[in-house]
Parts: sequence; C-alpha cells; structure tokens
Amino acid sequence: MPYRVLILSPDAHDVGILRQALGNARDSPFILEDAATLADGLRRIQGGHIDAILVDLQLPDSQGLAGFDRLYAAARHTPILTLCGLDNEAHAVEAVQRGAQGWLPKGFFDNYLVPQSLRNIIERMKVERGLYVAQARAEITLNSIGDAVVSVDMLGRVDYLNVAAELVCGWSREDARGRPVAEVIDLVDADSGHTIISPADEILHTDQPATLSGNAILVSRQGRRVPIEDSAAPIHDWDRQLVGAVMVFRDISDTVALTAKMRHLAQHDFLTNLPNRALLNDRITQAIAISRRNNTAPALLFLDLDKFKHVNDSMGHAVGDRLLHAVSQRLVACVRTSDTVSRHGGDEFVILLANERRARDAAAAADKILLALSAPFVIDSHELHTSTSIGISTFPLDGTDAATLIKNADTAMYHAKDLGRNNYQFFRQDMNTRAVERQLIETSLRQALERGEFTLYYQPKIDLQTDCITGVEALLRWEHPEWGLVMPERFVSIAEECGLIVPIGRWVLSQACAQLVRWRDIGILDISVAVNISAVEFRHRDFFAHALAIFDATGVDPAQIQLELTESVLMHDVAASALLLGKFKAMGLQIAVDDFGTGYSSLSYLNEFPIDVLKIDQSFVKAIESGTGAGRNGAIVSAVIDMGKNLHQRVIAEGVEDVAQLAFLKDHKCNEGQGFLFSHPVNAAQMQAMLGNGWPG
Ligand SMILES: Nc1nc2c(ncn2[C@@H]2O[C@@H]3COP(=O)(O)O[C@H]4[C@@H](O)[C@H](n5cnc6c(=O)[nH]c(N)nc65)O[C@@H]4COP(=O)(O)O[C@H]3[C@H]2O)c(=O)[nH]1
Repeated sequence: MPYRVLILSPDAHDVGILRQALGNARDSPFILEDAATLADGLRRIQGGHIDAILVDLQLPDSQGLAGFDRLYAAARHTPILTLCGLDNEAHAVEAVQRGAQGWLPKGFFDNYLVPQSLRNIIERMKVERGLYVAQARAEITLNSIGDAVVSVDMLGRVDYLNVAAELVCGWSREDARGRPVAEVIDLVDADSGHTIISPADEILHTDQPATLSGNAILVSRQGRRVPIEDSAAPIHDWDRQLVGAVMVFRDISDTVALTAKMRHLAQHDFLTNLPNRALLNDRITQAIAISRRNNTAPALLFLDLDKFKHVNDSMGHAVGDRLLHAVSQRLVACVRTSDTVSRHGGDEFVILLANERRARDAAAAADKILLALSAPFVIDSHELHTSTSIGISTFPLDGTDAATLIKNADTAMYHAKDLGRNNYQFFRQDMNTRAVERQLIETSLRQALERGEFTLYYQPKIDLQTDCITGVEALLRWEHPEWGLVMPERFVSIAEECGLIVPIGRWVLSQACAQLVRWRDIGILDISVAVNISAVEFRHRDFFAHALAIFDATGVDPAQIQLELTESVLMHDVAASALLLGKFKAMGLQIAVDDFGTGYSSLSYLNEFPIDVLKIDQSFVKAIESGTGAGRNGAIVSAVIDMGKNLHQRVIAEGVEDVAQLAFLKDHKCNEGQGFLFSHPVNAAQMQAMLGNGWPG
C-alpha cells in the first residue's frame, strides 16, 4: 500500500523539490498531495486518509506554532514533520515537543534520506499505534475478568495489578508498583498460620509454573483474610530469557463457604442442626480411641420422647418439629461441650458422653435430662408436656464399637419405656431377651389370625341414673397356645407398627357385628357395641369400604355400632377425619372419643366432628379423691361432664373402680360408667349371661 503524504507549503519551489525527492524514485511508495494554506490542508485531512504531513510553519493563513497546534489537533495520529529554514529552527524544536515527529531543513531535501526517514517515521507510528491498541485491549481484558492478575519483574517487585487484584489485595496499582510481591500478596497457610512463599517469587528461582497448596489465605492490606486459588507462570522475553512472573488468582470464599456448608449438611440434622448418625459414629469411634489413654469410659444415652407421636398427630408436624427443636436445645444445655447430642431421626436422640469415668456420671446426666424435659414447652401458645425414656450403654462393658453401643442403648431405652416411661435404664444383657420377644410377638402375630387365636372380651357400660347396661366395649384378646391369654397392651402397638392391625381390626369389627346379631336374634336388643379403631386402621384408604362390607355381610344395624377413636387420631387430618366420620354418621353409627382429656385437642376443632360420646380417660377418674370428689382431677371430670352436656354429648367415665368415684360421678350427673367396679371384661358367653339377666345394679 503506498503512503499518502500531504505537503503543506506556500513555497512552490520547496514543494517541487520535495515532490522530486519523494516522487521521482521508480516505484515510489508515496502518493503526494499538496496544499498552500492551512485551511486547505485541514480540509484535505478531513477529506480522507493521510499517512504523513510535511508542513511549512510559515503559511499564508497561519504562522508559527499556532498553525502546528491546529494541524496536530486535526491529525493526532498522523506523523507530522515540519519544514524549517535555518532561521526558525527553534519553532521546529518546539513543534517536536508538541507532538511533531521531527523536521526537515529547507534546502537539504535529500533524495535518498528524506523518503527513507519519512517511511521509517510512518512505519514506527503504525507500530506504536498497534502496540497502543494491543496494550489497551489487554488492559481492558485484564480488568474485565474476575480473576486477579499480578505481575512481577526479575527482582520480584510488583509491576502490574489489574482491578480485581487491587480489590482482593487492597493495594492500588500506584502504591503496589515497585514493592516486593510478598508485601502486596501476603500469603499464609489457613491451618498453621505460617507464611507461604508467593509462587511468583518461587518462579523467579525455578523458571517453572507454580501453584499454591489448596489451603492458602491472602491477608489483604487492610487485614481481611481471603482464601484464594492461583496459578502462576514465568514471563520470557524474545530471547526466552526469564524477565518476570505473572500470578493469576481468585477469591474462593464462596466456594470454601459452600464446601463447609455441604460438609455441615452431610453431618447434621436439618431440623435441629444437631450432629446426625454419621457424625455421631465418628465421634463415638474417636471417643473410644482416646478412652484408653485418658482412662475414660464413654457412655451413650439413647432417648425417645414419650408420646411424641401424639403431639405430632394432634397438633400437626409444624408444632412437632418445633417441639423437637426446643427439646434439642434443652438437651444441649444439659451436657458438656465435649459431649455430642445427636438426632437419630423422628423423636430419637443419642447423646455421647465422651469423658465419663463412672456409670454414676451417666446416671447423673440422665437425671438432669429428665428434669430438664419435665418443664412444659410453650409452642405457638400451646403448653406442651413431654418426657423421655432413656437407655444407657457404656464402653467397654456394653460394646466396643459404635454400632453395638447404640443398639444396646436402644434396647435399654425400650426397657425404660416398658417400665412406664420418663425414666432411664442401664443396659443389661437380659434386655436383649425382651427385644427378641418383641420380634417373636411380631412373627407369631402373623399366624394368629389364620390360626384363629384371637377372641373378643366384652365390658359393660352402665347408665349411672338407671343402672342398666347401655352397651359393651369389645376388647381384643390373644389366646396364644403357649403364652396363654395375651393382653392388647403387649401386642397392639406391634401390630400397628407392622401393619397387621388392619386385618386384625377388620376381624374385630366383623366379630363384634356378628355377636350383636346373635344377641339380637335371642332377644337382646337396645345395646350398642363399641369397637376400638387404631390410627393405622382409620387412615387406611379402604377402611370405610371394608366397614360397609362387614355391616352388609352381618346384617347388623349400624346404629348399634360405636366407633371409639382417640383425639390424636381425629386431629391428624381434621378435614379428612370430619369427612369420614360424616359418612359413618350418615349411616347411623355413633362416634366416641376415647381417652378424652389426654390429647391436646383444641375444643373448637373437636366441635367440627359429629361426636356422640366423650370417654373420660381412666387417669382422671382414678384421681378423683375418695369421698369428697374435690381436687384438680375431680374438677377435670366435672368440667368434661359439663362440656358434654353443653355439646349434647354423652359422657362415659372409664376405669371406675370404687364407690367413691361412682358417687362423685353420679353427683355430677355423668351419663355412663365403665370399670372393674361393675365388671371386668368377660368373654362373650359371660357377657351374654349378664345381658340376659340384666345388670344387678
Ligand atoms: N385399671 C383398670 N382398667 C380398666 C378398668 N375398666 C376397664 N379397664 C381396662 O381399660 C381398657 C379400656 O380400653 P381402652 O381405653 O380402649 O384401651 C384399650 C385399647 O386402646 C386397646 N385395644 C383393646 N382392644 C382393641 C381392639 O380390638 N383394637 C384396637 N385397635 N385396640 C384395642 O388396648 C387397650 C387396653 O385394652 P385392655 O387391656 O382390654 O384394657 C381395657 C380394660 O380392660 C378399671 O376399672 N381399671
């Protein structure tokens, strides 16, 4: 590409000589244009591309440097040479200071040197411009990337920082330039706190790329600690000589925080933020490992909240969750920071007492926990009472590994539950026998239905005004060929856990209906049979359909059937319960709320159900003080009786055992009573005799 040169001179002679010098050579690389005035020259410059300007500063419309300045402003990136006579060389020198590339002395326009130097000047200017653009592009790129970039010279002094590096290091480029890199990039090991040699410094010795170990912290000029990740590489010149190093690094605080969060989540329970099973196992293994050296005997406390399911069912999972959270906080407050309180899922917690020396210490901790949980919890303005059953195992007596210690503490916890809850038990080998028995019951239950081992007993309910039998409650018994008569307390919960309660419950309902029909057929009319329905049965999707089929098959009058459900069963899903009860009510069935007063039901909810009967729980009836009938529980019984009256529900007192209780109930106009005072549960034949003869009164 030829170079386009503008000669700006009023002197036709000079122009001619220049044209001769630049344009005469064969294959001249120049295309020459000329103008005699500054105005002309400027127009020409605006008109199109010019590669160089030769200007005489003595123009008709502009003399001296003022003209040069205007020209320079119009063609800032075009090389300008002034043409000067011997008398105004000072102007030429001044013009160079203001941006001219040089000058050509008039009268010495050499045919060889002028084109040569003009060409050099144009080319150099092009290279400089290219360099400038490359540098600007690099600068923009480096400042727009998120990574920090720092480069150092051969002496390890900082010579460049991009914007990201300025932010991370807290140094401005001006302040950092020329300082040792170790000062600007102050690196320490996250664990030991020891200084780490900067990879940039390292490279100056090794001439090899380098990276930091994964644990580096950069301490900024202001003392902020930033975890970083880096890579660094040597910089070579065109001779492949090392001239410095560049270090690229990034703030990985977010990644580090995320990793820590993930690790925490993997080892902690989301609800309570307590360590989970995995972390507990690690801690137990650790405690065992150091126990010999420290002469300690780690102990495990396995806790299960008593009747938590009841809270969950009646108040909803949100309240249950908050109760668990509150319990976890109390547990943590009961033990030392070196101990571990973990949640095992559901309402189970396992506590590792890592530094115990004697069994006594574990017992003291268990006592403390029982006491701490005995105070009520206030959640969403509900006052909730809970307690816990605790099983304790100790190392090495009850196990030498985490799994055995946990299993045995769990077994001891079941024993504590069997002993009436709200207590603790140390593990004993014979407890395993109980666990085996539980398993045995489950296995035998599976065959009990086919083998016809179940039977129903009946307990009468007495009208307290007329002393007549109003109905009976059907109570399940298991006549085991080897164990004899097994009471429901021993097997109903196991049947619920393994789902067997559904077919067993169906059997109970069909037997009770069939019995009613048999009694009807021999003239025993006007009595109802109450049947216990467990939560699992009630929530089974086919419960209603199966009940209908049984009523149809037996020909019973549904109005003679009373379904007994506990408060918690109803409260589990109020809308669904109300719908289902409505369907039963429409068929004429009666609905009774069993164990009334022990749940946490809100009375307004209870109102939503079509309830016919409230059965006051035995515990309240038992606590009626003999003779007087005063006292807190007497007050509860009379309150329930009043409530039943207001809501037009019949009230039955369960567990009536003595005459004082009966007198109190009669005084308070309780509708019905049921209990050993009247009759223990008896088999069908005995019940029939009782019904046939009428209640003695
Ligand atoms: N101390 C004392 N106890 C009295 C007195 N009067 C009655 N009882 C006992 O109290 C329980 C009353 O039944 P529940 O509260 O429904 O409590 C029942 C019920 O929740 C459950 N159950 C019984 N049969 C069935 C059944 O067919 N299906 C289901 N799902 N559960 C059943 O097992 C529980 C216990 O049944 P049982 O052992 O038969 O115990 C019966 C009865 O024998 C008294 O004056 N003093």
